[in-house]
Amino acid sequence: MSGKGEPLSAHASPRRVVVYGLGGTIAMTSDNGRGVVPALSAAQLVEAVPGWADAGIEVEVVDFRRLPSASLGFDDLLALAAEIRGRLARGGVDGVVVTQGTDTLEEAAYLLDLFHTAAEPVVVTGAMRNPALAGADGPANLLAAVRTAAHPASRGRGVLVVLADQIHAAGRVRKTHTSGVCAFTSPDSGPLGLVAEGDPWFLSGPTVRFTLDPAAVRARPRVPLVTVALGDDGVLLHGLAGRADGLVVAGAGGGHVPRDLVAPLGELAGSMPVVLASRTGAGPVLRATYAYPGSERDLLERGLVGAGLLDPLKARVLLWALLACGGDRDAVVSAFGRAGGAVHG
Ligand SMILES: NC(=O)C[C@H](N)C(=O)O
Repeated sequence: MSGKGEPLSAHASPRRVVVYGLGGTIAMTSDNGRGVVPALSAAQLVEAVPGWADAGIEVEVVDFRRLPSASLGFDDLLALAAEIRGRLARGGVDGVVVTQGTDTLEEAAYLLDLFHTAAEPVVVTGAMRNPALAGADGPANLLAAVRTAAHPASRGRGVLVVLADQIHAAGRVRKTHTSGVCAFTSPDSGPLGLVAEGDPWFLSGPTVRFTLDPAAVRARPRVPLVTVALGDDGVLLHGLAGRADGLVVAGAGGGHVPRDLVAPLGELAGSMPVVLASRTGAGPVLRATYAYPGSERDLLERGLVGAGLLDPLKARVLLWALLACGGDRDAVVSAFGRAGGAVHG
């Protein structure tokens, strides 16, 4: 049974996986002793991995971008999503791997997930240690990602994130450490599974996902993310009306803001969708516990939309995608009701 770590060798081979390289630490080399920059091609990353011979997988490579992930943009990722759709439609591919920088991997993977409707898995990976360091994790992560993408048990699960032999859902994973090799965690759900002896072992069935029609994308909205802080006077909110198409607020605790921010946020919510998330790092935005000015209840009554379990970065990606597809406030409310609470059914 394919969900229980069944060896890939038990399935018809060779399997075929396409690897798209976007850059990041996994592809970095030294720049004259001044630190590392993304310079390696996707083909070089694949060549550096020991163990292909045992994997029984044919790998096709596409050098898509060579950027640090903080410099990737929505257009890069929409272009990648279109390229992946086109390649899968041509057939003969069992799965796709994307290698990229880890800094924005949690956002990129979720954006790809929102527009990925095919059954073939897309597995996003990267590295925390560059190839020149002792114990570089890139080759192991790439091999685990390719083997996960090739495996039939990964079908129908949307976009997965594989690092440090853990498999995460794109809608739940976060980068929670600046430097450690176990930097990726899914604080609310835990990982979906793990990779052992080269094969994926899933701990649960396919997750319930929220997807959008990529053909509907017609705009490039501007969606800032504002994190509130102690003593915040709301200076970042001034002048946003007319300059932004939507806003995500990362509130304190269960979704709370200083009382001085209540009026400006309520006003903004009258002219654009304003989504309320939590800056804590785990747990849902509350809905009904507190009633003071600036509480979640107060803000939701003033028209803000709760992000549910989506963290601020993912809430921003979802809001961006909805507005890019021409969604109105009702579409935003409905989508956050589903995506914010239903990734795991
Ligand atoms: N580990 C990494 O990949 C970090 C790198 N700065 C990037 O995101 O491109």
